[in-house]
Amino acid sequence: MERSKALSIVKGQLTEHRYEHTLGVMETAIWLSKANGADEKKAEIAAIFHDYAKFRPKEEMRKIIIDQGFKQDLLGFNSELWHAPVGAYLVEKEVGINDHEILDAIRFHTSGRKGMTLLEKVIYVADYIEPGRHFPGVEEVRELAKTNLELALIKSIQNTIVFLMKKNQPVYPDTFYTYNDLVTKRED
Ligand SMILES: Nc1ncnc2c1ncn2[C@@H]1O[C@H](COP(=O)(O)OP(=O)(O)O)[C@@H](O)[C@H]1O
Ligand SMILES: [Fe+2]
Repeated sequence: MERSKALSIVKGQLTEHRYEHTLGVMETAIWLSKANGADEKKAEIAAIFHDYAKFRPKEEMRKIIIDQGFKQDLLGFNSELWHAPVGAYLVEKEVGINDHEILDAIRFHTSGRKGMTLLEKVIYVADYIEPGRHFPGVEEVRELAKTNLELALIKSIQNTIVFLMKKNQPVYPDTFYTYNDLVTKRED
């Protein structure tokens, strides 16, 4: 799909602020793809649609998770996690995108998962560091991403877990599995 068409579709789903964020994720995902040998076109489309379901009503998302048999444990955690798998589902159903690599990059952009693909890593990190993001620790991850996508991903996942824990918030366990998988595979 052409970038302009994809952007016009997603614009109707998002607030102005979230659309600006999406443009930042798109640009960042393209440069991360170039730097790491990922598929630039898939990264562009996954980035454009990653937050497609962000503003869907909670009850609509809950129903999709139940009816489609997605991981039911999601329902016991922050509903902020739901827009990722629901987005993958709706982007296929409503937009007609059926590339599984793109859909998985959308599906896992919030929680991560054990065994993330290169495209999933690109989208996760791009979402974290796009130029519109301003929070403690983001600059360190931006610096890491210039030379090492894997280390940038580990740091962003650590930050997310620590951020939630500092607020005494529950942490969806797949994010721990993602972290353990990434640090176990490393040799240094
Ligand atoms: N493992 C987790 N458990 C609970 N909440 C999480 C987890 N990982 C991320 N979140 C929360 O989900 C929210 C949405 O994350 P994300 O999709 O990455 O960003 P965005 O707000 O740009 O859509 C964030 O508030 C984040 O803190
Ligand atoms: Fe998101």
